[in-house]
Amino acid sequence: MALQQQHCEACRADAPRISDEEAGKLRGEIPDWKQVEEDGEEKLQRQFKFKDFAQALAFTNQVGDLAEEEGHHPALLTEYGKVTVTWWTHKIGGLHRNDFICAAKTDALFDERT
Ligand SMILES: C[C@H](O)[C@H](O)[C@H]1CNC2=NC(N)=NC(=O)C2=N1
Repeated sequence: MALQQQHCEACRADAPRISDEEAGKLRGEIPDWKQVEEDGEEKLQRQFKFKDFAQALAFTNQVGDLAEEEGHHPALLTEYGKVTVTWWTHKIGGLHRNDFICAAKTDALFDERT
């Protein structure tokens, strides 16, 4: 089943970080995202472009709603015409399958806009 249709699982502190092999496979489904390391933690990051701040803020709130639904939350940087979304799993200090699911769902929100 495509990542976009999947849902986040409750993530436990002892959950394993995703393997490099699995991450490599899943990154193929979210080609617009880059994997970055910040404070020693692997994260997924993408910048979305908009025509103005109001559109950027509306998308920010949609991603916020997604996060609340999934119980999994990103870092969101909202600027004029841009939103930078960063997903990682705080509990395990790195990437979990949940982060790839949420990145794919974030793409779906962006693609669904009129
Ligand atoms: C209690 C609550 O469910 C947990 O703190 C959740 C909330 N959202 C979360 N979001 C992310 N990205 N990582 C977490 O470890 C996390 N934990």
